Amino acid sequence: MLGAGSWGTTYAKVLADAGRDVVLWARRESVAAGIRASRTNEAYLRGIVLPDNLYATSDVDEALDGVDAVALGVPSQSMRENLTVFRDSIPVGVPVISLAKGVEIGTGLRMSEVISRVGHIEEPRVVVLTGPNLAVEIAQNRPTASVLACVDHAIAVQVQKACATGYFRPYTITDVIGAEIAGTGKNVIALACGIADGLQLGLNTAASLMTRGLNELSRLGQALGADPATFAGLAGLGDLVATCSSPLSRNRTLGGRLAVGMGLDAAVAAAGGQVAEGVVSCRSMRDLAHRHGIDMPITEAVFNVCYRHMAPADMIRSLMDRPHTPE
Ligand SMILES: NC(=O)c1ccc[n+]([C@@H]2O[C@H](COP(=O)([O-])OP(=O)(O)OC[C@H]3O[C@@H](n4cnc5c(N)ncnc54)[C@H](O)[C@@H]3O)[C@@H](O)[C@H]2O)c1
Ligand SMILES: O=P(O)(O)OC[C@H](O)CO
Repeated sequence: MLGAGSWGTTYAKVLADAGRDVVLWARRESVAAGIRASRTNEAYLRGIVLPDNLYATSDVDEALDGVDAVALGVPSQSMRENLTVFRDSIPVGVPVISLAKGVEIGTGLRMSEVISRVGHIEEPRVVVLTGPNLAVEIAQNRPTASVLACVDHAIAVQVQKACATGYFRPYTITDVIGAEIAGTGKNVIALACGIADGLQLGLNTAASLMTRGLNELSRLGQALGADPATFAGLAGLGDLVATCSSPLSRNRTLGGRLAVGMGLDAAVAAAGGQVAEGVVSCRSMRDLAHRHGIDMPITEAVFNVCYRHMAPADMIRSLMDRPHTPE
């Protein structure tokens, strides 16, 4: 498991609880040493005791030596630079599981595309892990379902068998495009829901943003070749509901901070070094939508709040004032 943030550490624990011997790579030796010494990752997952069959290191070569599978749990915009370091040590032929939810700024590439191109990993080996997976709840062994998306169904099933536990139930799909567009876009919608919550607008507003948000993500996904059914499943609706509703979501929390007048830089800093991907994804998803001629009003509005100084209340008003259309 490459990346010892909150999700990387949690998924490493899932794999270890499923009976795998796991090596967790941390960028900082202090994090790896802390895990070895205390069996906890105090920087990212305070108080969660990690299993004995999970070993932590900051040495990439040691982490990747002889492994049967690799998982990548670094933020989306750092995936490219990290892969240039990782790629020579990733064993040939093993599945590579992407935990990151994002689309690369500038190139518009989804994470599986970055992994294939920069990591020199054949597409059928790349598996996307997504779904309603708030790390802290899973680390506390609270039950969740999840999704493993891979164009090669047999590889997804291998990974499914390797990581299923009593509290972690992964399903397989072959729609990688839908899984990644849904997983990236829901963080933007969660920012919008956080803004609405910060403005104390209530559940009708939240439900409206979630439903119309899912609609615009699905439109973009279908333009890129995704299966619309993916957006009605765990990777779409499931992840959207969890992230947009939970106070544990970093994206929703950040939206709430914007709503009460905090600037973007201060709100990002208040996340304490943990990534809220929606801040970048509102830009990269908007770019992708423009490139494909898809109207994504909520994504556009969140972008305007983050980068065009639009006031949060004006953001909601701009969505309500749009021309009336059939649903
Ligand atoms: N936390 C969750 O609940 C959750 C659940 C599902 C998916 N995800 C996704 O997983 C990915 C990782 O999320 P996370 O919650 O583990 O993030 P995090 O901020 O908690 O941790 C990120 C990890 O990546 C490492 N890293 C390596 N290179 C980096 C760089 N250049 N810049 C910053 N960090 C770098 C950090 O040291 C850290 O260990 C994100 O794309 C996120 O959207 C998170
Ligand atoms: O804490 P967030 O907002 O990054 O969301 C976490 C996960 O993506 C939920 O599935």
